[in-house]
Amino acid sequence: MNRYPSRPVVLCLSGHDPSGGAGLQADIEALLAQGCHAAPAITALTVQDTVDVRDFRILDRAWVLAQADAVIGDLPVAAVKLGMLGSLEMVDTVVEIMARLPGVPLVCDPVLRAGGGGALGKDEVGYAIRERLLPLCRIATPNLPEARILAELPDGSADACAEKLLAHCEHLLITGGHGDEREVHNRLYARDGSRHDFTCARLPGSYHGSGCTLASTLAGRLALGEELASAVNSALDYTWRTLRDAEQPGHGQYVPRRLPLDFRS
Ligand SMILES: Nc1ncnc2c1ncn2[C@@H]1O[C@H](COP(=O)(O)OP(=O)(O)O)[C@@H](O)[C@H]1O
Ligand SMILES: Cc1ncc(COP(=O)(O)O)c(N)n1
Repeated sequence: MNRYPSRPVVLCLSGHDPSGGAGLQADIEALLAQGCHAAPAITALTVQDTVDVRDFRILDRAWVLAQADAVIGDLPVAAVKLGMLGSLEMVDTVVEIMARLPGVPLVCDPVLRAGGGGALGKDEVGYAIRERLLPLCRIATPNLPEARILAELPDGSADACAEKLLAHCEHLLITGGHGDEREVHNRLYARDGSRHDFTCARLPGSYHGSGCTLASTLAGRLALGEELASAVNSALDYTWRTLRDAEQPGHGQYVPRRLPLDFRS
């Protein structure tokens, strides 16, 4: 029998989106496309479609710990990706989980809103992520509106938000999907003062699951051993292609088409 070598495992602690555009399904699809194995542990259930969020329920701490322990006890976790956490208790639960994974790179997408604007967590969850999780992260990937909430600078520029948030984390990618300029500006900041700007053409329309696709691809690239700035570049490039080829399966936002790059024409 032909046995394949195991792919790097990425533990995903994210919410479930039944429309399949964002959340854990985005993580699974994006990681599969990178040649990684997703271990999806559910933090929250949501009721949402491609238009917006109607409701959500955060899982009990014990259930999330039990899921993470089952994965950690069995599989060699090479990176962790955080999506929707939804509550202060879930932030503490993730801190507890990360204590069991010393040295494993953590990518945090501080999810507070869905693409349609509906809340997926209160601002206090963002402040708790800033205080307790950003210090544990290899990189956090807020969009500019999320960075403004985390930095408590409602009208702050990306640079001003980064200056404040780099007191809490080592690397920060402030994404620019929410602007209205012709180009999307994604800015990678490091605490050592280095900075990379990644600019891409803005595609028409709005997308459900773009941030999830980006953060999980980035976690996968780190799990594969890619160096950080290169991993960010690869993740942005992959995400852009999934948006370029996006589908509109419902009545709302476009959903990224997360195929492996080899399968494209
Ligand atoms: N309209 C767009 N055109 C091109 N790229 C986009 C567009 N919207 C999002 N992206 C890409 O997807 C990434 C994540 O999207 P963004 O909207 O910033 O985050 P989120 O989905 O978390 O709100 C961006 O960094 C950007 O590279
Ligand atoms: C369960 C869940 N997690 C995250 C998002 C954010 O999605 P986006 O990638 O569009 O910011 C979402 N809509 N639902």
